[in-house]
Amino acid sequence: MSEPLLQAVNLQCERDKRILFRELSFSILPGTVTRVEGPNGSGKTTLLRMLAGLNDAWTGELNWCGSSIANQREVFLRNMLYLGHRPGIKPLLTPMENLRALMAGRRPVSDAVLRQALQGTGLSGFEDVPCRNLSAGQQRRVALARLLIADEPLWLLDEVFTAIDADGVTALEALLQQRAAEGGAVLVTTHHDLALPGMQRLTLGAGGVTDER
Ligand SMILES: Nc1ncnc2c1ncn2[C@@H]1O[C@H](COP(=O)(O)OP(=O)(O)OP(=O)(O)O)[C@@H](O)[C@H]1O
Repeated sequence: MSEPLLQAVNLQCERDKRILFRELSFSILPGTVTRVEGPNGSGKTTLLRMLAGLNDAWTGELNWCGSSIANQREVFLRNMLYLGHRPGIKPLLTPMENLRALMAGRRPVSDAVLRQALQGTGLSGFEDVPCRNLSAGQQRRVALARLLIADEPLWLLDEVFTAIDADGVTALEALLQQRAAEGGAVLVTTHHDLALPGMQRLTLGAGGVTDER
């Protein structure tokens, strides 16, 4: 059995004196898609932000490839891609400029590859239009184009199906499965009815956490 990419041990998170979850432990293996689920306010976004290093209000242990993330933050950040529940793109910039900015500090990518990624998310002809002139779904697709050029083994995706049409949902589901087949790992939150073959579920709830694997 392969070693977990990410391991969480006894995570606890409190917000406004309310415990969102406690004693949350799970392992994320390569080649898996895990849906983080639970009702509104159960802490799905909070958990993903914690894993992405964007929230420090928690206790417990997080390990990357068997060693504490605290001792190898840069390594972890290089190997993880986080897409938040907002598209996170700049409205005054074009899709090309946004995608270039999203790749900044990662690895050099040619404009041809960026254009191909945008075309791959259905944005042919919109590559050089300011994003403020795009629809909500098109703006989301700009952020999703980042996935088409991602080489990070761990993807943390928060509500990325929002505003995406049926064809886009099918394409995104296929992309997640392909990523897992290539040995990557995906944690995804969604209110969309996602049920991929072999998908794991990590369920947060008012009464605590149920790991259904
Ligand atoms: N910035 C914040 N400051 C204080 N508390 C917050 C903040 N953001 C969220 N919370 C609290 O944390 C709880 C969990 O929020 P979170 O966004 O993680 O839930 P969620 O499961 O992703 O919900 P949803 O399904 O509605 O997206 C909320 O009930 C809210 O009260």
